[in-house]
Amino acid sequence: MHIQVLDISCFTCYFTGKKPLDPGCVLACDAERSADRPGCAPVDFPVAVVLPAGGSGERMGLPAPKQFCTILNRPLISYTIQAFERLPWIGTVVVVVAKENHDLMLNIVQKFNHTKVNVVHGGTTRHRSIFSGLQAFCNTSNSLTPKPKVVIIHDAVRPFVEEDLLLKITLAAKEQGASGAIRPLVSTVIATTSEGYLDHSLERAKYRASEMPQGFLYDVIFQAYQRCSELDFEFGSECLHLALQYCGVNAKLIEGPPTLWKVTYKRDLAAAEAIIKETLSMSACIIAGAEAEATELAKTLQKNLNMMETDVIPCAKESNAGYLSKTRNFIHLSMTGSNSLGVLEMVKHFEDTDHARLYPVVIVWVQLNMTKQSVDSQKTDELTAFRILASEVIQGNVLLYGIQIEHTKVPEQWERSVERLTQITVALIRDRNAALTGQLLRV
Ligand SMILES: Nc1ccn([C@@H]2O[C@H](COP(=O)(O)OP(=O)(O)OP(=O)(O)O)[C@@H](O)[C@H]2O)c(=O)n1
Ligand SMILES: O=P(O)(O)OC[C@@H](O)[C@@H](O)[C@@H](O)CO
Repeated sequence: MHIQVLDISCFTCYFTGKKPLDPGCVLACDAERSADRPGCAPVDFPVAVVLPAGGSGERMGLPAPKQFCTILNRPLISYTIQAFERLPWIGTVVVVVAKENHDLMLNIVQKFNHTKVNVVHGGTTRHRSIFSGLQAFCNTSNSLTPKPKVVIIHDAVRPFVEEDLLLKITLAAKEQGASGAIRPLVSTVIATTSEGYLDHSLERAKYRASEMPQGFLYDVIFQAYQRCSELDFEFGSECLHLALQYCGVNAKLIEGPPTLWKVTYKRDLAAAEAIIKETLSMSACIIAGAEAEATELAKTLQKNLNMMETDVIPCAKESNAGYLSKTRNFIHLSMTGSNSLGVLEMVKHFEDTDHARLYPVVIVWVQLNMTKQSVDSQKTDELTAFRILASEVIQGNVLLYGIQIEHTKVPEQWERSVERLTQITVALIRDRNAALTGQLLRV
């Protein structure tokens, strides 16, 4: 059974347990996007995106604006950009940043190979930034930002957005002129008196939280921004309202999954990191090698790793490239004292395929000690060589961990050792902590 990797943007699948149509919860092929898919016609018109990212993130309370806070060494905004860039029917992604963050944003675009991005400068409020982003499409001489039929507006700090919802929002915007994602309210909305007392409460069932993404016929939203007031620019927070107020276009509302939330406070960043790590940890590939004892250990490990979708392959040769590209967690089994050729082969494959650019790849090198010699006698130079190797591969975003396990013929003891090995392996994969790389742990 092959690995199905729930890529970081596959949170609906993650939350609903739905098997992803394809890694990253993108639809499997154009046929899936075709008219015969219920509620979905092909996207045969130009679609562009505006990601407002010009805020300062005051409520996050960190030195850097929250869109540039990193998760697994990657800025939050890069996850959001990738959620759009990976879709073939999405054209230009205009990212709107504060002037002082222009170069920082260009560095992110270059480092994470965001090929669809055009960076423009924002304004003092979110509406001003969005309008600035929309104006980028007016410069017809700039082939980078051809005017779209539909434009999706999405907060840069909402990294978890699925293709399904984007398709619905886009097609509804094309038909209705405007569309927006909504979620049920969690708390009741109340009105207060000027003295700070309760005036009245709203009937929660009649209201929804307005989320992102939102979609618009480009001409509708651009005209709305051209007509709106200074008060709108200064104090408004709802693009759907502008389309209704200034263009008479009533948005189609579409309920989205729970993953649409906006990263606003520190807790949101912690939650986002936890979800990304959990999702990256749902699969693994065990490279068993040739020795019979290692193959036996691989089978027991696979059985113990029942919370993951795993594969066992004999080696990381090019012939197994299909397996290597379907997960970012690798458990490499070998005998103590063996060389690092297997690890180096994998690392080269990841470099050649850019597999570790967006997400750190984990290699847990399990060394099976069949000798009667205690591992304490491990030669210092072997430990040093391992540490040096780990410090080299981490430059390519590969996290190399080591675990030594002593073989025993006592069944209960061996079972306990392998259970312990499983627990440590899962913890290393889940946490992806760079501080533990190059360490040779012992079971
Ligand atoms: N002048 C602004 C203000 C906000 N935004 C963007 O609009 C999105 C949603 O706004 P919000 O969550 O309020 O972000 P901040 O304004 O940065 O947060 P805070 O209110 O806590 O300062 C964010 O991606 C933010 O970067 C923007 O592009 N330009
Ligand atoms: O108000 P903030 O700037 O924190 O965030 C913007 C949100 O209001 C906005 O993203 C949605 O409510 C949809 O309009």
